[in-house]
Order: sequence, then C-alpha cells, then structure tokens
Amino acid sequence: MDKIRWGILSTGRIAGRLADTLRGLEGAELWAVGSRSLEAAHVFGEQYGIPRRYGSYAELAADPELDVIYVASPHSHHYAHTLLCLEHGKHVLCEKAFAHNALEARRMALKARQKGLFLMEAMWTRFLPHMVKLRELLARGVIGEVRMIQVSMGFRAQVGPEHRLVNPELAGGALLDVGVYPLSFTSMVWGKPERLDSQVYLGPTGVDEQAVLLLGYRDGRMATLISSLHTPTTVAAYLYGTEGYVEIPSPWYRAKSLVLHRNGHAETLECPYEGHGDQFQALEAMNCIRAGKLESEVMPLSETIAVMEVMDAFRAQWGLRYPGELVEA
Ligand SMILES: NC(=O)C1=CN([C@@H]2O[C@H](COP(=O)(O)OP(=O)(O)OC[C@H]3O[C@@H](n4cnc5c(N)ncnc54)[C@H](OP(=O)(O)O)[C@@H]3O)[C@@H](O)[C@H]2O)C=CC1
Ligand SMILES: O=C1CO[C@H](CO)[C@@H](O)[C@@H]1O
Repeated sequence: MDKIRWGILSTGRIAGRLADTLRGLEGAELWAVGSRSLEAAHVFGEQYGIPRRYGSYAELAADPELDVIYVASPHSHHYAHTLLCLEHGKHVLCEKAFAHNALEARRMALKARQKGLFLMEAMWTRFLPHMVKLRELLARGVIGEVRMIQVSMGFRAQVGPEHRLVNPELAGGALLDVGVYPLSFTSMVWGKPERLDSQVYLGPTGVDEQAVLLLGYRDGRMATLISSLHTPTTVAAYLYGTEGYVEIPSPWYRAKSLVLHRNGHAETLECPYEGHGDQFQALEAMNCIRAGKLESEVMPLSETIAVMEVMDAFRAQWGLRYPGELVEA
C-alpha cells in the first residue's frame, strides 16, 4: 500500500499535536483537515502543511482519497463523529474517552465491524516503549504476583464553566478526561474489576472534579486510583508484587523509564523515545490497516468497552448523567 492518508477531525489542541507528529511520520501522509469553520481549517492547514481543508466534518468524511480519520473532538461528540467517518468508509482512530458511555462504544464497534473498517481508541500511552517493557517484565514475573496497583493523574484546570473539561454538555469531568488513563492502565494489567467503590467531589457544573476509585479483583488484588481536575497530584504509577515493585516515574503515562525495586535495590530501566509519543499509536493504526485488521490487539475494542462500562458504573454511583448520552430505548 502507498502512504496512508490521514484526515484530522477538529482543529483543537490535541489535533495539532498529532498533526505535528504525522507530518514527519514515515508511511503517513497528512492529507486533510475538517473543522466546523473553514477559516479554522485553513489556519490549521497552513500551520501543518495540510493540502485539503474543509469547513465541515461531513465534507472531510466524504473525501474519497482519505484512508483514516483521527477524531479529536470533545468526548460528547466522539460517537456521532466516529459514525460519520465509518459511514463514509473511513478507518478511525478516536480520542479518549471513547464515548459518553459503553452503549455508544458498543455501537461504534459494531458499525466498524459491519463496515469492515479499523477502529481504535487513541489510548496512546499503551504503545509507548515503557509500556511495552512493562508488559514484558510482568509476563516474566520479575516482581512475582502483582497484588496492588496505585496510579494517580491529577492537575488543576483553571477553566470557565463552558470549557470541555467541566462542561457536562461536552461530557466533562475528571473521570472521562484523566481517570480513563489509570483505569485503562489497570485494565491492561488485570482486565475488568469485580468490585468498585469510590469517593467523589462534584463541582459547580455538576461533573466530577476529583475522585478516588477503588477497584477490587479476585484473590484480594486491588487498585487505588486518583483522578482530578481540581488538585495537582503526582502523576505516578506503582505496581506492587510479591517479590518487588515497579515504579513508573511522574508523569507515568508518558515516562521514559521504569524503576524496578527488588531486594532493597532500585534499578532504572531507560525506555527512551523521541517526539510527542503519539507516533506509536499512529504506527499501530497504520500497521493494522495495512494488514487488514479491524482492531488492535494491544488496544482491542472489547477492552475499550469494558473500561467504558466501569466508568458508567462509577458515574451511576455518583448520579452523574450527561445531557447528550445515548440511552437504551
Ligand atoms: N492524548 C492526549 O494526550 C490528549 C487527548 N485529549 C483528548 O482529545 C479530545 C479533544 O481535546 P482537546 O484537543 O484538548 O480539546 P480542544 O477543546 O482543544 O479542541 C476540541 C476541538 O473539537 C472541535 N469541536 C467539535 N464540536 C465542538 C464543540 N461542541 N465544542 C467545542 N469544540 C468542538 C473543535 O474543533 P473545530 O472548531 O475545528 O471544529 C475544537 O477545537 C478529547 O477527547 C480529549 O480527552 C486531549 C488532550 C490530550
Ligand atoms: O489526555 C489528556 C492528557 O492530559 C491532559 C492534562 O495534562 C488532559 O487534559 C488530557 O485530556
């Protein structure tokens, strides 16, 4: 296959980051951008050297020469925008959190399967070298049996009530924005939890501004996760095993090393990479598309859906519903 042609849906902050990555990535061609505003598409197109610029997402999705679209709109719109792209025969890499809820995620996965198209949640951290190394270490049992996991991800968002981070119309809240990372991380190690408990602070707009999440697994394994848009926290991860522990230094989700603690000694394992780090997920998407795979084995849709189910359960504990979320008829 020739170069894979990418389209970028939206001109926001993270859209700019992947555009910057894609323009230098082997095998990729940054082909088009779509925005709600043609002017914004032109500005973005100029900035990143993108030849085709559209003033609507529908026109972007309909471009017959595009292969894959990166959906980088707010959480509230991932469902509709992903379906739009799939309906037009485009493969999709969709930002986290994948949707409002698991029902939407299941429908997105079903549509991709029906259309024979690739779809993946852009859980980019999973593809970074330190995560590949971590999976290797755990598979070799270097810290014995992992019994406890502790992960935090919190920062102070100084934004107004309309901002996507706290606006319920845009599916704001710490859980979907940052909590999804520790949940997906724990899922990568152990799969879906059996028991859930939590403490939450709902802010003035009604969304979760911070929470402590407790996950219970079979045989007494447990995880404690922190997610916050209210309080800056360390952004570190620890996996405690029966024979030692692994520390992923702050910020754990894009770290360039791991620290292995065993027998009173700490060994730093370097896991370097260049660039923003989102190139690995783009390479995974392109490799899958070239191989005719509909999903990634590293970030499968079943797991994205399972994590959404866990987030649904936490929101149910908190009585937090989003105005636009799909509900069973
Ligand atoms: N992987 C990562 O590290 C990160 C991932 N993210 C994820 O990326 C997504 C976007 O986040 P981010 O880039 O920070 O968000 P921004 O607010 O910076 O950008 C969102 C873009 O979505 C488009 N959009 C479509 N509909 C709406 C709407 N109703 N209101 C506002 N914007 C709309 C706009 O583009 P336009 O005007 O061109 O149509 C806007 O620029 C989220 O899912 C977020 O969780 C965010 C940050 C980091
Ligand atoms: O995915 C993300 C990574 O971290 C950011 C904070 O620094 C979040 O706001 C964002 O959505």
